[in-house]
Amino acid sequence: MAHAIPFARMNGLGNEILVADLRGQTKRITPDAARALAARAETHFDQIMAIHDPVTPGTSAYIRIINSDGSESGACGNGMRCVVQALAAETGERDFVFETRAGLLEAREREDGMLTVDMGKPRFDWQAIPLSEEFADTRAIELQIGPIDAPILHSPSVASMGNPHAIFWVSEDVWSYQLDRFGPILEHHPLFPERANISLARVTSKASLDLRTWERGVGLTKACGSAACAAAVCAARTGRTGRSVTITVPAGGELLIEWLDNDHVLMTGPAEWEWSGTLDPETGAFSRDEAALETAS
Ligand SMILES: N[C@@H](CCC[C@H](N)C(=O)O)C(=O)O
Repeated sequence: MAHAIPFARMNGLGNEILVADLRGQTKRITPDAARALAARAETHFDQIMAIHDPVTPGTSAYIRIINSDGSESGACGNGMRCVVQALAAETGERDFVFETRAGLLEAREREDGMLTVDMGKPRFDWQAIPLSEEFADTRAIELQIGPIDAPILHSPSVASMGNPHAIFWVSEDVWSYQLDRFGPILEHHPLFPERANISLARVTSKASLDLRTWERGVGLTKACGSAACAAAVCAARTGRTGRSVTITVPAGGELLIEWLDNDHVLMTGPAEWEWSGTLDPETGAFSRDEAALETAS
């Protein structure tokens, strides 16, 4: 491969992440390369976190977030924890400030190895999400799926965590709904001009909820960090929970979400390295490091 760059295959609670290192060069991962990587079982991913040189002085890096359909997002909580773990292992540092399309965010690796990301302030105004029509109250908007007089899902809360989220509150097990069927319809609903991440949330106590997400530009995933943050703030905002919530995701793990008095949302959880290799950012051709292959065999 002529223009190979290092990358690591990682996951954040099962959310499949490729962390690609493009520091020191001007290359970008093309949408074609992203789709080619997503199409192969070995490198199938939900998001690529592309680490670029810092743009704003004082930041550690600029992170481009690329979905498996080649589109870009302003936020990815699980991917950001993977970036923190990778850079902490490389540099020995624990505290970072990153820039994404959505702005600056602080993140750190804790002494116990857990990763905390300050996901910034949620936005609830309809223009910020964005919605295509005005809603004065975004705690429950008019949107439903299923028969008009007996909807299966209805009245979601909506929020932006740097990316758009709709949270449908359900009373049954989150697995009992056909999210694979409703997810794509709702993601592309005309109410969401930039599409949306669609989640089902079941409140299990004043401090916990179960969450399942259909991700914009991806599909069903095993976890979604920004959806966990959106669900937590919407749950608190509608009086369903307090401001500190443990979220159980489909892979079975947990995220702690804390909505602080200064309006910032902290997300704490694990990340896991799987293997490393190199990839061509223009074509998506890749190879695994030999050491990783030896470990796997
Ligand atoms: N998996 C992510 C969310 C990634 C972005 C999303 N699909 C979008 O397009 O907004 C997370 O952990 O937050």
